[in-house]
Amino acid sequence: MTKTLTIRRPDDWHLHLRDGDMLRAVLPHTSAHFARAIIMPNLVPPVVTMADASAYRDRIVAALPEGSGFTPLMTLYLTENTDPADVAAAHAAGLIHAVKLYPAGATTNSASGVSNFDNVAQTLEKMAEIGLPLCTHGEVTDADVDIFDREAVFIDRVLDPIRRKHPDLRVIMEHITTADAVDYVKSQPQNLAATITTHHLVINRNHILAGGIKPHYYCLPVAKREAHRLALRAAATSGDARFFLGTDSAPHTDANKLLPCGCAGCFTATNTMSILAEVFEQDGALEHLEAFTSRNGPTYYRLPVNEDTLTLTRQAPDYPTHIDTPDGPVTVFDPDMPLNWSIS
Ligand SMILES: NC(=O)N[C@@H](CC(=O)O)C(=O)O
Ligand SMILES: [Zn+2]
Ligand SMILES: [Zn+2]
Repeated sequence: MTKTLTIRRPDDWHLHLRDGDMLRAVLPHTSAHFARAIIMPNLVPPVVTMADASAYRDRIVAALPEGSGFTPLMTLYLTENTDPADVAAAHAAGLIHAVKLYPAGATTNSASGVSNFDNVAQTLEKMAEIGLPLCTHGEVTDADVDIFDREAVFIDRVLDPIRRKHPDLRVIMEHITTADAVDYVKSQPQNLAATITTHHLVINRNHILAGGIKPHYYCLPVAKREAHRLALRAAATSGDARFFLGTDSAPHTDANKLLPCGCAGCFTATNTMSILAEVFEQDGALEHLEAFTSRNGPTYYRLPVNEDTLTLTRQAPDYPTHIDTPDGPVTVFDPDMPLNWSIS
């Protein structure tokens, strides 16, 4: 008999859906497997106000496949002009579930992000008061800091000072890539959690740079050396409630990836659950897959877990190498290993 695994339906706590044609092309890949997702606000222009988030949510819902029960969980993009009262109103209305901090210039569409962290102190104070989480893209942007060190330096220079200034602020370090981040999360007894992507559990920096440059493995924060990947794997597969899935599935067309200055981001929405089952099985931790994908996230976000389930079957999955969009093909993340779990 074919082996199966049934878990509570997963959620994705960090997802890029973009807008327009791209939104319509990628959304069904997430809504097929996931009940909810935290929707990243880095559109052009970004989602900065309650009105922006409400309009974006309506566009996402309108793009859902017929009969889908998927719920987008909206976020606001923090700028130095963010109005704390608007954030509080969007939270009170049940519209937003987090605010996203992008250091200006750190990643895709982060130009409107924060340069002077003192200028967002009032918003952070309000968020601490109302219990609204802050999601961080945790990298400094200083030209003199090596790109492989930018996450660790962010913890020391930016994140830890913010958390000392606002001890009640609930923070989620997004898409962590280092043992330093794992250790920092573990060292903090409260108000701190982290998301881990599918791809950072699978690739290290050799995948990007050894044997020819592979733009489809380039994302931010950039994958680090093997010891860091192993630390992420240990954290994700441990069942520790402070670590949960945020795929950071970030579609860019091949034309925009395969350039002299190509975009950062891996598109993993299509095969994430198959890859994660493989990873957890390899590490002898299939019993913790549900915690990582379906329980730890809602617990930290103070939302109910999904009652619905997802069943995985132990047989090789069939997934496309790329998806077609009106803007051009988007390559699906290649885990560079055979996969043995498909979604029933
Ligand atoms: N992760 C990425 O490499 N890219 C993301 C932005 C982000 O999450 O930093 C994107 O929007 O394309
Ligand atoms: Zn990011
Ligand atoms: Zn992202």
